[in-house]
Amino acid sequence: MNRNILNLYFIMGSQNCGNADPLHVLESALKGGISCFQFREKGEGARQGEDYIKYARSCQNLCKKYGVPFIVNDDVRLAEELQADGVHVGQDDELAQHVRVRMPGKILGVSVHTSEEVVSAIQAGADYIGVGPIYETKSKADAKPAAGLSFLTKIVTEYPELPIVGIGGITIENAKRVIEAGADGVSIISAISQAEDVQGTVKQLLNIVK
Ligand SMILES: Nc1nc(C(F)(F)F)ncc1COP(=O)(O)OP(=O)(O)O
Ligand SMILES: [Mg+2]
Repeated sequence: MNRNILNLYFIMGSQNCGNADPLHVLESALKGGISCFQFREKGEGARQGEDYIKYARSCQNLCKKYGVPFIVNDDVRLAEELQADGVHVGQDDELAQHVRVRMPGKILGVSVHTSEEVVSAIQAGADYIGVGPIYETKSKADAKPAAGLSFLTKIVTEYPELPIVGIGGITIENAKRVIEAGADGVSIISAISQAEDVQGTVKQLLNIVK
């Protein structure tokens, strides 16, 4: 996997967009130059059933239009059905080694919080790992406490070849520190999806992370 796709990894669900049209938010972020998109439609207000699948396809079509990888969060069946570019699973989702078998040749991301989970993710064949929450996050109700940059720095040092993206409360103000700690990129939800000027915010973030 090309590590650069992690540079500015936008994660969004319709539940993150307030009253804005989520497809308009996504297209603005794509125009701004995000390097990867994760479809994370979950929690209160998330779409269901046919509407969920239709919305996922619309997001995927937009990503195709801009040549940006379309990654599905949690829902491996949807990822298979859409032939997504990849899938992201955490410790409470389907086992990474099973997902690896179900989606050969696709991008597999795994969330990790401990060194043991990093080793398991590598053994499962993960293409990248998500480390966080770095800072306090408002986007994940069941998030673990903010871990800061120490664990990220430790993993970057121990596994320099492993693509790593930081996640959790990352904004224009603190993104640089995450890159300086050695991450290949930053994953962002609210700082982009709730920005006044989505495209402009993405461009500002790109100047910071690249
Ligand atoms: N969705 C994520 N994406 C990343 C990425 F690496 F892509 F930045 N890292 C971490 C998570 C969190 O994944 P998980 O712990 O399963 O919680 P949820 O399914 O609620 O997001
Ligand atoms: Mg998950």
